[in-house]
Amino acid sequence: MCEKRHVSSSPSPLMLPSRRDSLFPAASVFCHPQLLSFVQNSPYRPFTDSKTFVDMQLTTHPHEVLARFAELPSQPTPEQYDQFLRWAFKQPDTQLVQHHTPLDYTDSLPSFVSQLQLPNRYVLDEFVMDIKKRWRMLARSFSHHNITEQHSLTSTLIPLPHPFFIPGGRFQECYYWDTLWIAKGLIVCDMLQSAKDAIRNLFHLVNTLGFVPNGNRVYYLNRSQPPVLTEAVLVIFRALGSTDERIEWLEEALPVLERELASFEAAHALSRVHPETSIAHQRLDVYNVVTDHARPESFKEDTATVDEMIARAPHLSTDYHSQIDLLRHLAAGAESGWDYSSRWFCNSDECLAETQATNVVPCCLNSILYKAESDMAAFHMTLAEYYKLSSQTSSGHPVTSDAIRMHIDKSKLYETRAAKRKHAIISVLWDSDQLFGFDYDVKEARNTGVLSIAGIMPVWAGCVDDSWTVEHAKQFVHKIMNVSGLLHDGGVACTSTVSKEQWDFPNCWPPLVDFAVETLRKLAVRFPESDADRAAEEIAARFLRSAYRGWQSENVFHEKYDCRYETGKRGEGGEYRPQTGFGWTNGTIMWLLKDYPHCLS
Ligand SMILES: OC[C@H]1O[C@H](O[C@H]2O[C@H](CO)[C@@H](O)[C@H](O)[C@H]2O)[C@H](O)[C@@H](O)[C@@H]1O
Repeated sequence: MCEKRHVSSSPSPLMLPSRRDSLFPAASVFCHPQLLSFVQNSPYRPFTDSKTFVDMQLTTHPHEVLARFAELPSQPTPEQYDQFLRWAFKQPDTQLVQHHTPLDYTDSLPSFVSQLQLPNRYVLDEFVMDIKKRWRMLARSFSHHNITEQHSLTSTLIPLPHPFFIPGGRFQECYYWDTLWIAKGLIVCDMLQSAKDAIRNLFHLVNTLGFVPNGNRVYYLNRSQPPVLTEAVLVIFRALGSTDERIEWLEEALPVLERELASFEAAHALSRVHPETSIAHQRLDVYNVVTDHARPESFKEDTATVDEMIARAPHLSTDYHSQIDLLRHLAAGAESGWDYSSRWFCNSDECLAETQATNVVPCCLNSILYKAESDMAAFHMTLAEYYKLSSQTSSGHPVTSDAIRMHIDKSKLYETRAAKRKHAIISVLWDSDQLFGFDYDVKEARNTGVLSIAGIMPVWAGCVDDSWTVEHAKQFVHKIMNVSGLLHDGGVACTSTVSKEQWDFPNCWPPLVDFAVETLRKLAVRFPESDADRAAEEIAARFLRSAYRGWQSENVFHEKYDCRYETGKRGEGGEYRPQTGFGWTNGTIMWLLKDYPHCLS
């Protein structure tokens, strides 16, 4: 399957394999397609989960491992296979990344709870305290005196300068978009310093690599994840107490955000990825990964998906172009964070082998980017206004009038970019009759028709509702609550499509619950008579009660839930076993409880 053959590349990969391997030499083994195929597609199948292998460590220099691998027969005996694995690989070194107790962690109740007057408050106290304690289980730090050259030669982990939080379960590294909800939860637990540091790790990745990878593993270096760094900066900005602290934060963050948005755009702009499409002139982005290989952490799974494509269409068995195309779409689906979903299947069968993620213009991605561009315009203007008044930076350095002008110009530039994207979202992704957003299939030149909670995100971003009246707002609320089929006893489903994938019905994902609640809360501020406030509370309450009951009965938090039950039943589906922990679940629960504490009393 997938013999190497030249396939023309899409523009600007986030990182070329050659650069990856020179920065992190262990990648030359753990991302080596033939070696991965040898290990993962072997009849001896030692790893139930493909990710287990790529999270191991080398026992010796990558060159030696590759040299020994080159000497092995392609059909080794079980002994040869076993010997090679034992000689070259070992369990990850526990000295490199250690459990960590965050310095701002205390055993006291978060302040928002201690101020509450509620009947049965002990219920809330116990729940909240248990979640807060779990940050200690999810916090990790690199032991810096152990980060030697040896580690980049043997481990797939990318070192981070600050303590970080893992999602949990099989996810023992930091993830890009998970970090937003983890930071929100930390803020509510009065752990703002930890939240800032978690986000500073993402800054570090931008400063050293040029972008935020999917996670801090070398095998994630060819892709990013939903670009929520600007949103994360905004969340911290709002949590900071004084103007000076806020300005200092923006001064630190803005150059990083500029760089991240520019590199994201270079690799994902529709005009570059699909210059031939009739909507290429629109300011829109797609998830896009330049790769010729299966994902190392899901090698077996991607290989099986290509085999399934061939089984369904045997003439593709020698069509390496189509095989590589599918691998790229699968990687792009992983980049979307919605790995996987009928959103990426376009109108074909509900089957992973039909994934066309890069051919779909996502409603959520473009809403996130619109909001990032608008927030960047506001951030630059905030700095310009501050400098006009104070004539100095937060640390007392004089600011010239040229510097102030530069911030005003940048603010205008981002405003213009946001306005163009807004126009594109309204014309391509927004259905004004249905008052709902849809993804767009560039090949079929029409919307995909897949109804998902991502369809509300243009309203979350504030780019389609300028001219709304209260009637529009009411209709939108009615659509979500009564018509979409997305709201169930345990919260909102990600899509209304039933498939074998985890980002489909009936799964309810914590970050999407937060997006839904925040969208409705924003609408309620503009249209208090629209019932949006009550709807936001209803969605939050259903999710919170379900997660609470799940915790009561199993003492765990799941990565995702089954929206059909109010009992905290875990969600299923997808390519790995359901996981517990779980960073963004804990973060979302805390964030929502701050506004809806009475839901559990
Ligand atoms: O190993 C398979 C995939 O696992 C990750 O995706 C899922 O977990 C992430 C961490 O919680 C989450 O950010 C993502 O939305 C989930 O679908 C990983 O991000 C994928 O890239 C990876 O292929």
